[in-house]
Amino acid sequence: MNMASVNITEADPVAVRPRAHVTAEEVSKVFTRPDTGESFHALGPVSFELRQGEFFSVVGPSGCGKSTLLDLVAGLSAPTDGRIHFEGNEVKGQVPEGVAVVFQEDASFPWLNVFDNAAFGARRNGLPEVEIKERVDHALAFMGLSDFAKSYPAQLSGGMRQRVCIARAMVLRPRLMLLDEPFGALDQQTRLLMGEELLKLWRATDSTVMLITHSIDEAVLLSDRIGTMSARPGHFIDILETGWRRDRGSETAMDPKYGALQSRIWGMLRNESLKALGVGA
Ligand SMILES: Nc1ncnc2c1ncn2[C@@H]1O[C@H](COP(=O)(O)OP(=O)(O)OP(=O)(O)O)[C@@H](O)[C@H]1O
Repeated sequence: MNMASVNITEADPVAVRPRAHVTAEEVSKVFTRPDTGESFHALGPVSFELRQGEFFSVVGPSGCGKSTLLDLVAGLSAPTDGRIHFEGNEVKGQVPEGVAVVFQEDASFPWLNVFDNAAFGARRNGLPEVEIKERVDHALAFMGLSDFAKSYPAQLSGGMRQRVCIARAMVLRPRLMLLDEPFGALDQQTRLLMGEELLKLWRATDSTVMLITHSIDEAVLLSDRIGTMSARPGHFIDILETGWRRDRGSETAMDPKYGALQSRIWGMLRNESLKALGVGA
């Protein structure tokens, strides 16, 4: 199939529509280096929206500010300029109720068993123990971990430990899930399977998902929209709609549009990565 004939819809990165779940307006982050006191412009200004219930992935060259952006949306850090809103309320200073974050590094607590790891956030939020048990049992069953409820992280594989972290987020019944390269430390097969689990979870919960990933394949397979960022200080240079059905699976890789989306994103990412490496496109 001729790639040029494949229709890829371009989305407007700045328009704020009524069904926006998260909006970021002209957001930037400047860090002050503690050693030298120098300012370091890490991100933006960047404007975008996350639509209610969509699966949105972010790709971009190394160091462009992807994790910084996710931290800002999560309320883990405050923007230097601009504003972020979640469900109409400005995000500042703390993770809003209804938001869960999953990081790349194994964030399971080695001294807690799988059940207690999954229950951790819900207990901290003061949910009644009966409800916690019901939610944790459901999350562990969903993640295929029911038989390991009494196991400790050291007895699990890396993929299982990451499933525990996703189960912990799931127990919070988040309306927005923010995932920072959650499968980056896993082997390719486990990574693919975890992507499928994440899609199932997204469908089952109706939550909005923002996924930071280094994998173009992962972004194209999983997402409704894919935002490609420029070299640092990052902003979105392109936001694409994949047009996949909600009940998609690995068969999307066979769709002729799959290759077109991959090549388009790689073309942009290559240029930006060369800029980031300082070698020019
Ligand atoms: N707390 C901080 N203080 C100073 N600089 C920081 C801080 N956090 C991040 N940076 C810098 O900001 C830039 C963006 O970092 P960030 O981790 O957001 O990039 P990234 O796109 O997620 O990178 P990667 O793809 O390599 O994980 C980097 O140059 C990083 O060194």
